[in-house]
Amino acid sequence: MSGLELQDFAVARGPCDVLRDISLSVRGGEFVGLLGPNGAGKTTLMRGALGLMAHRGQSSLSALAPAQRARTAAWLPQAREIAWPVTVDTLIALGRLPHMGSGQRPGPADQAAIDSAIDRMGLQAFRSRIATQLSGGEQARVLITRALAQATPLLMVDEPAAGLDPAHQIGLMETLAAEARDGRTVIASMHDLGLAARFCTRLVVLWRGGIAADGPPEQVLTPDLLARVFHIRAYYAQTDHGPICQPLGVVP
Ligand SMILES: Nc1ncnc2c1ncn2[C@@H]1O[C@H](COP(=O)(O)OP(=O)(O)OP(=O)(O)O)[C@@H](O)[C@H]1O
Repeated sequence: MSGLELQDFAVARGPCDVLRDISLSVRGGEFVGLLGPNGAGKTTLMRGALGLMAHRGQSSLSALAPAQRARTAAWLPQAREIAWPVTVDTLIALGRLPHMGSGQRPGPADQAAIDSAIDRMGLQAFRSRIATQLSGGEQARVLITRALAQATPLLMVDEPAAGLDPAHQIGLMETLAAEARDGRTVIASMHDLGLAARFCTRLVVLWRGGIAADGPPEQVLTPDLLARVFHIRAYYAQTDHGPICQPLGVVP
């Protein structure tokens, strides 16, 4: 299974449903940008779908046994927490645990996945560094690399570009887009509409507990949706560099 199927999916937080009646089908090869204002339920959708939070309705992922789920989906949480002062290499190798037997050390296939992820994220020079001594953006890149090393058919990342400098944001989006082109499913919650428009193949906008729009960027990021959901007006154009979406101002 490389995609994600949600059917009549709903999640309550406290006394209220944050999400309700969500039906969503995402296939291998898609790079989905999950958009929505603060509090729209992006994290809730991903955590619920993964089975990290109680939900109603069906999620193809949460229905899996935990060991199989860990081999199916890698997850980058919004909070970039590194608890132990281990080396970057050691931390990234933890991404291979779902593929290894108990007490087993990484084999050649695991090492190849680790090396490939480190190359793709440009972390070669950091391999021996203590992860907790890195900057916030560097730690974020290490945790993304751990998720890539997990080499799962589905990658779910919560605001992956947050805290990265412009070059690393673009590099990360190119890496995620390449993962999708290789047939994997990538779902990324995002606030940067410019990056989402340029790199995602599909945008899903959450608003008021449901899906306000779902489709290719040019069909989703309309002036009406941007004003109604995000309370902004933006410049949007198709260019030789791909679509450009630049927020310009706030509308009431
Ligand atoms: N423990 C909780 N108890 C009650 N409500 C909660 C709890 N955690 C989150 N919420 C509420 O659930 C809603 C959805 O939160 P969620 O984190 O999924 O939003 P989000 O779209 O990811 O937002 P952001 O863009 O700010 O990260 C918010 O209104 C939030 O206040």
